Amino acid sequence: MDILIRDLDYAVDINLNVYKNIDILIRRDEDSKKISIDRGRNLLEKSNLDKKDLKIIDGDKKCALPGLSNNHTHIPMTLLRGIADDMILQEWLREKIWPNEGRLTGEDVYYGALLGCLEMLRFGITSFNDMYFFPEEIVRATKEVGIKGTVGFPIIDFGTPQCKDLDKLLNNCEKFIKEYIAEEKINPVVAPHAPYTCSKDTYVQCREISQEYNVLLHTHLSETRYEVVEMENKIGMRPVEYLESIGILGDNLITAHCVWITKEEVKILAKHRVKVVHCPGSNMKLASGGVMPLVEMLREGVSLSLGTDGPASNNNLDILEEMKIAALLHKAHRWDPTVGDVDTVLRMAFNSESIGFENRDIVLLDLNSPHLRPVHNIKSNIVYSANGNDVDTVIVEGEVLLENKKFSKIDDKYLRNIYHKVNSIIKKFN
Ligand SMILES: CSC[C@H]1O[C@@H](n2cnc3c(O)ncnc32)[C@H](O)[C@@H]1O
Ligand SMILES: [Zn+2]
Repeated sequence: MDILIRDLDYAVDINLNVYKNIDILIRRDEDSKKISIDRGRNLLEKSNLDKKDLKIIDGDKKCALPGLSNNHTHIPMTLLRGIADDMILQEWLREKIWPNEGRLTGEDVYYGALLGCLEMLRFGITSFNDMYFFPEEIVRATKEVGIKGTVGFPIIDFGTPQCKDLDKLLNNCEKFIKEYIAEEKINPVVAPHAPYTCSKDTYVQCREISQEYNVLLHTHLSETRYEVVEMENKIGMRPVEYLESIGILGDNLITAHCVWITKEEVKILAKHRVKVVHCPGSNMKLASGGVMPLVEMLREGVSLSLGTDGPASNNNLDILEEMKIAALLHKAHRWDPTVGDVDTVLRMAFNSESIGFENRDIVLLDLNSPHLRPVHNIKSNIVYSANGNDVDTVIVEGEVLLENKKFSKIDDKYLRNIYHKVNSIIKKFN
C-alpha cells in the first residue's frame, strides 16, 4: 500500500535540502520493486489518489529524514554488551571477548542479532554492514526484523567457532554468497577480519571470491598504533601500503577505522576509491589513540560513512548518537569548531550507497520533546540534540516497520521472549 505522511513540520532529504510544512508520498511498484518518493504540499488534494488506498501517517510535530546506515558493526555482540569495559583492544579481545565468543552457538548468535536488529530499527537504522560468526543466523534475524543488511562472512586464519579449517572456511564463504546473492534486502560479502589475523594468501583468496561474485570486501584496518608498529617492524610497511602491495585496495573494499594512517596513506585510499567507515565512539572507548584524519579524507574525496562497531565497544548501535560523537571529536582534536560540521556528519550517516543499498527509506523523528525545542535549524537539532530514542516511525523499502515507537512485526510478548532468551544465553559467559 502507498504511504502518505501528511503535514510534516520538517523534512531533510538525501541531498540535505530542508523542507517545511510538507507531505511525503512513498509509492512502491510491486512488480519492479521501484520506490518513488514525492515531496510537496497537499499531495492528496493535488493527486488522483484515493484515501482508502493509502496508509496515512500524521506528520504533525515530526521531522522526516532518510534512513540511517550503520556501516561497521558486529551485531550479535549485543550479547557481550557491558561484559568488559575500560580495557585496551588487544587485551579486551584476547582475555574477554574471544573466549566468550568461543562459547556461542548459532542459535545464540541469532538471538543476539535479533536484539541488535530491533535496537537498530528502534533507532532509525534501516541498513547495516556487519561482520560476525554464523552469518546465516544474522541473515535470519535481519529478514525477520525487515531492515537491510550487508552481511559479511568472517574469515580469520585460525578459523571461526563454526570451522577451524581455512580452505573449508573459504569454501563455505562461497556457498554463503551463492545462497543469498539474489536477496533484495541482503548483500552477502567477504569479510577478512584484519591484517593481523589474516595472511597475504587469505586476503588474496578473499579478493578473488569477491571479484568472482562481484560482492564487497569488508575488513578492519589501522585501528590501533600497536597494529601499525607491529607490521612496520615485521615487513617494513604500514597496513594501507601493505594491502596496496598485495592488490586488495579497490572500490569494492570497505575498511573500518583507518585511525592510524598518514597523509600518504589517505592519498592511497583515495586513489583506489576505498570506502572508509569512521567509528569514533568505539575508537575513543577502546582508546585507540589516534583520530581518523577526517579533514584529509574529505580533501582527497574518500567515501566516508559512520559505524558504531560492535555493541561491546560502544556500547550501543545508535547512529544519531554517533553523529554527535564524530562532530565533537574532530572539533576537539583540531581545535577548530568548523570541522565535523552538521552537513558532513549527516552525509556520512545517510551513506548506505557504499554498502550497496540505495537510500529510499524514511525515518520520522518525534519533535514533541523539550530537548528538540525550539527549532532554529532542524539539521542542528538532529545532529546535536537528538538521539535514537527520538525515532518514532521507520519505513524501509516502502514498508512501515516501526510506528509510534512500536514494532509493526514484533509484539510485546515476543520481545519479552527475546529478552528472556538473551538472559539465559549470557549465563554461560565468564
Ligand atoms: C570475524 S568476526 C568479528 C570479530 O571481530 C571482533 N571485534 C569486535 N570489535 C573489534 C574491533 O574493534 N577490532 C577488531 N576486532 C573486533 C569480534 O569480537 C569478532 O571476534
Ligand atoms: Zn569492528
